[in-house]
Amino acid sequence: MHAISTTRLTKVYRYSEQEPGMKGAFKGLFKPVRRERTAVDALTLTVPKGQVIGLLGPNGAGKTTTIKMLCGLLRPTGGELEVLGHQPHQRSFDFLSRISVVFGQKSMLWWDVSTYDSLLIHREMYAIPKPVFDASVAELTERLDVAGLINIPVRKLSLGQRMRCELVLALLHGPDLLFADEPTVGLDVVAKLALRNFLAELNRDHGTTIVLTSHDMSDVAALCRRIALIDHGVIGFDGDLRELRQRSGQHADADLDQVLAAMFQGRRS
Ligand SMILES: Nc1ncnc2c1ncn2[C@@H]1O[C@H](COP(=O)(O)OP(=O)(O)OP(=O)(O)O)[C@@H](O)[C@H]1O
Repeated sequence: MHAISTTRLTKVYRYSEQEPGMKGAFKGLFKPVRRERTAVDALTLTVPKGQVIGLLGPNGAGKTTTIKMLCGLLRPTGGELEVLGHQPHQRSFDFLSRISVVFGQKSMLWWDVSTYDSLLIHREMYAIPKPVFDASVAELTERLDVAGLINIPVRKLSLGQRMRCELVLALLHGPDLLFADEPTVGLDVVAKLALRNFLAELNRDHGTTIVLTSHDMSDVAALCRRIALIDHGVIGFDGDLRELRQRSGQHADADLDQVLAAMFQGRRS
């Protein structure tokens, strides 16, 4: 059974551009210049349940747009899409209670209150029974080593502490599928390793399917047996790290960043 299945999934953003300055802003009100950008271009991908897949690509490649469509935050412009048997953009309760998303660059926690307060709101949103909630909080805070942090206002936490709290929130309702969009961005080596180990354990112990995007090749190498390279909204490679090295033409012990750079240079030339 597939966790994710897409056929020719496409997203075209439509937006208006305006000239600089007050004159441009005024003109833009009456005569907006319409533009289109194809962020995801006929992307076909299947991900079996329980797999950890890494989506890699340069800035602007279409990774976040893909993830936003897969989790129902954006409606596709074209193509077919099924995630855990659902159409994500319908955002049914069953679908939302089986997925979760963590963004390294955005916080899902309420800034001025403690993590625990955000967890209580989540408990209501997902209708989690009190004993299940208590057990989940106990397990996740222990595994992520944040038991001493969840009663502190989120704005007072360091980035690494906050990311671990973000994961407690994201996993509170026991999702089958986790989208992690650059979860280690800005973290130091120790925090990065702890987060990576946690995600590996989550997949091993709970069979959680994980879709990871990262610019950090060491994250991807440590966690993902399968790597899909996206550029200009198109998958240019889908395979494992060994195949990726071979395809890049780099020698077997080449630095992972060199491997990736070689792949993208090849696509752009
Ligand atoms: N709301 C939007 N309106 C118009 N264009 C957009 C919008 N969001 C993204 N884009 C464009 O779509 C393309 C893909 O963006 P996306 O954020 O999916 O890339 P990404 O691979 O996640 O990049 P990064 O690694 O820099 O986060 C880019 O060219 C971007 O400028």
